[in-house]
Amino acid sequence: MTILDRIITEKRVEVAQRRMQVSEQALAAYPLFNRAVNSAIAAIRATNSTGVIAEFKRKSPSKGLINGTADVAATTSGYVRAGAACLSVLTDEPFFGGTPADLQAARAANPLTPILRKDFVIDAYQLLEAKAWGADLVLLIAACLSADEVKQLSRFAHELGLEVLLEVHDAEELDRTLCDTVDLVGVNNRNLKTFETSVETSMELIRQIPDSFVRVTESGLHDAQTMHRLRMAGYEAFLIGEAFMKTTAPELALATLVDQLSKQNSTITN
Ligand SMILES: O=P(O)(O)OC[C@@H](O)[C@@H](O)c1c[nH]c2ccccc12
Repeated sequence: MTILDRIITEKRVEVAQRRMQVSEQALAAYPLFNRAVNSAIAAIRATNSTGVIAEFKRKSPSKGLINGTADVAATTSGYVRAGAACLSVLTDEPFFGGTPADLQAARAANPLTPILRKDFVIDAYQLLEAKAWGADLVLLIAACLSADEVKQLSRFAHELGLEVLLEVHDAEELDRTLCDTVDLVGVNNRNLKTFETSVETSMELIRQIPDSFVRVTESGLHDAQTMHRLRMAGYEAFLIGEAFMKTTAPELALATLVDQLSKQNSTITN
């Protein structure tokens, strides 16, 4: 059984339990449920956007504990000050140490920034939760969904006004699941079976993703030179967690990277 299989098996139990505790009607009555969402597409494509989607992640199955002390409101608002175009907040507790309260705190601290609910979405109920807790954008992972599920979940997300990031790791997943009801396509550089990351995964897949989608490169990113190379290849956004979270001042790590990125850009164009 792969780690992804284990996560999904537990997730089904978790979602069933939560559905019994909080009805769909109750979620729809949350104060944030009817708000206007912040568009991640618009934020990423804005002039002067860094394209960085900065992630709040305490731990992961591949790295174990990354940061056990960071405060979610302080860290995410620091990310925004340092130039993050969007935020990503893990809400999976057993494997990533995230909570719904993390997402809600990030929302309250950053009213104008698009926020991704980072979790393993397998059920429409989780999209209602995402909206109620304050997310603007949801992740659908091709490796754990059928083409039909991607279509149905992304349609429902759109009905709720949420944008959709479809995550793929190889050409098979891309061919099988890409549809016009997703907005962003993320290539995960991390192989979820071996946990190894290679940016060549992103370099290889870019040609097969139409540029009508916002193309995102995910995981294992930490240096401006590599990011510049990925940007030149067509990536508009970079999903980065560990490189920031493993430091004592995640927002400073992002500010430094943004500074190096701007130097990369000017070195090449001059
Ligand atoms: O911490 P990293 O290597 O910068 O990676 C961030 C993000 O891409 C990673 O957390 C991630 C990508 N896809 C996921 C799916 C579920 C949980 C986590 C992830």
